[in-house]
Amino acid sequence: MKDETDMENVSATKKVAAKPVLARTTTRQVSSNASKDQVAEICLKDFNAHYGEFHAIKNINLDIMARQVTAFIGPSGCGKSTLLKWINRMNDIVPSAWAEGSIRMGDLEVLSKQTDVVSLRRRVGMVFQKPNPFPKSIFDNVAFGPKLHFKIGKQDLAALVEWSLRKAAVWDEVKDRLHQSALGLSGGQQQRLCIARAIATGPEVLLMDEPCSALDPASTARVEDLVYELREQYTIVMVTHNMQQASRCSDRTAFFFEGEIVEEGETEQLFTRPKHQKTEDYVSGKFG
Ligand SMILES: Nc1ncnc2c1ncn2[C@@H]1O[C@H](COP(=O)(O)OP(=O)(O)OP(=O)(O)O)[C@@H](O)[C@H]1O
Repeated sequence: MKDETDMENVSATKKVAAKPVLARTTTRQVSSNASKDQVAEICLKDFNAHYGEFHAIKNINLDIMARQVTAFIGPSGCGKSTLLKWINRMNDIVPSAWAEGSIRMGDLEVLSKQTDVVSLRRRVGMVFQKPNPFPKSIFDNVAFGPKLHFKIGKQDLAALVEWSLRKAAVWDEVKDRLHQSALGLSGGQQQRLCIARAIATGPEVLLMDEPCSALDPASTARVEDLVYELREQYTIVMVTHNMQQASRCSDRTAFFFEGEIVEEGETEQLFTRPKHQKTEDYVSGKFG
């Protein structure tokens, strides 16, 4: 993946097409919770989320560090996906969902009514549990976002599609069938295609909701390796039920229980020296 051709494509693509795509539009903020050289990409303050009268997320204060993988772990129904879906306002489509508090990305208040949700979702991409390619060709799946968001010429678009597919470690498997349906790919290939689609618009953040839960062990290992590599360039938040996966691929972990964050910190510390009994019980498999 990191061969010379790839690097050439990256820089060529950045120069011609993706430069405006990859440009950051906000400043990052120095974290108050983590060590001083770490920078927060997203800051949640007194964040609460509800479905009608049900209080699903309670008083979250959390800094999500730039260019790190943060894992959200916790038992079923504790609010991990709900929080993820508020970060790119996916919950806007749920009529009963409402939220209070603040989610800031640099200068942008994600929850503000003035926030342009389409441009927010370009900056905060999402990869779902079940691979969900569009019923279009492999090429068109990746080209869809850039065509929607940017004025981009044919050649630059082709370079960007190739760059994204290489970055998502699926290029070699699809380069000879770019114009065939994405639905003909295996589950693992479809998931890497969905990651390529998400990165093609130059996001700063990738949200991943159990991205490996529908994949076999070999595809899971490939996606995990990919997540680990992508963090050099993207801020990644990943919901997972798999403790080994959280400890393998994340830098930081937040443990949720009944809508609250019990503990958040460096993954190694949280798994080996948790501060709370509840965290210890969960990571050691006593409940879940
Ligand atoms: N659309 C919805 N309408 C009403 N309640 C919802 C909705 N979506 C989720 N909930 C409730 O909010 C709570 C948190 O759900 P959420 O899906 O965020 O949990 P989770 O930790 O991601 O669970 P899992 O690990 O099983 O995916 C649960 O009690 C769930 O039933």
